[in-house]
Amino acid sequence: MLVGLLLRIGDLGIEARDDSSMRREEDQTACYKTQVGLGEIKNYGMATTHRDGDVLSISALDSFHLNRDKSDDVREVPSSILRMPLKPPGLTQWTIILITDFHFIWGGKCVREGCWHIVGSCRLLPSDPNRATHSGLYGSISYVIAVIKFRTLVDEENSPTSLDSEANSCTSNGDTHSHIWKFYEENIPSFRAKTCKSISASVLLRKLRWSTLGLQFDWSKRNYDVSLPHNKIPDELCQLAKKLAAPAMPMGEDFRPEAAIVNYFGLADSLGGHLDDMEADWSKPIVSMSLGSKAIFLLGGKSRQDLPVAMFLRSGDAVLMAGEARECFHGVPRIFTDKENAEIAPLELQFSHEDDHFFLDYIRTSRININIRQVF
Ligand SMILES: O=C(O)CCC(=O)C(=O)O
Ligand SMILES: [Fe+2]
Repeated sequence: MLVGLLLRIGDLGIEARDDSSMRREEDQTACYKTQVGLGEIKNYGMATTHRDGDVLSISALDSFHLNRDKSDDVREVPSSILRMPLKPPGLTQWTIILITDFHFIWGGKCVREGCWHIVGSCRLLPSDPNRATHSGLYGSISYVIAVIKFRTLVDEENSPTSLDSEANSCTSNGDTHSHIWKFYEENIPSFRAKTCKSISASVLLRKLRWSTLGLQFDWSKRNYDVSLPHNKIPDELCQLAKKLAAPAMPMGEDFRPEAAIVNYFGLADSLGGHLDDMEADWSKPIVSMSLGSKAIFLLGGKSRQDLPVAMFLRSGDAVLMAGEARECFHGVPRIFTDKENAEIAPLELQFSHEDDHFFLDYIRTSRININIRQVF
């Protein structure tokens, strides 16, 4: 279910409480803690319960992932998981693990590409005509990032003083707002600081919660509105999505990336269990890519009562929900934004250039998910 997706992020409390297996697992994984010791990750606390049968419970998360790149070692992997060293065409370093029609694609070695997509997700993807959280209020985020050296954004409309030439202006015409925002160096003249509403670029970026690419999704009507102005999804993203989707395409035809939603998760954000049911053709997979901080992903069944499977998603990992899995509830109850567990060290090495520090600071406590869909 697409509608309310963003409300669900960081705002699970607004949903009516239910007692389904999905909800119980969400509550458990939200409390999941890890402890590093003896070269191994152990879990403890509320989420250590083993379950009957071969459902991968939260307690199996670590062993599943510790062994995931040794394709011959299946000792600790529950039998519901079929480990396959399968490589999508053109992607030499990726391993796929299948749970029926659910593909887990390990992206551990794709650090450079990951950084590239993080920068794009912050700078390019939320820009006009793509709709994003910011569109109505502040205008295109690309402007914010482009002038990042001017650290503070000031709402000139509310300022009694006239515009001055030192600042860069940014006009935004949303449906209900018309603002002129201007960027200033860190030290705004004190007379202005008292009278203007101001916001720093990093705070502004933190307010970015979603953006939509390609065909634009109308949250109020719960459908894709083909009449809204839109660009094609950027080519690099399209090509990657096609490669990732290839193993799940019925009859080997091409996946057509027509729409995508980018979700930006900050501290304590989560995404409640849901179905993505707004696309006309469910026979096509959803390609979902994780960037930044580690998260727990829950894959449930076709009913909320089915026990979900839990797994970690780290930066660069992707999942493919195809066939039966396309109809399964799923969610992200937990992201890890603390230094020990976010597991973004490879990104830190890659983001070493001074110009990258802004993005590094952001991604240290954030996760970005890009999910790409064929709508028709
Ligand atoms: O963040 C994720 O990994 C999943 C996102 C998702 O399921 C969605 O946006 O529909
Ligand atoms: Fe989803």
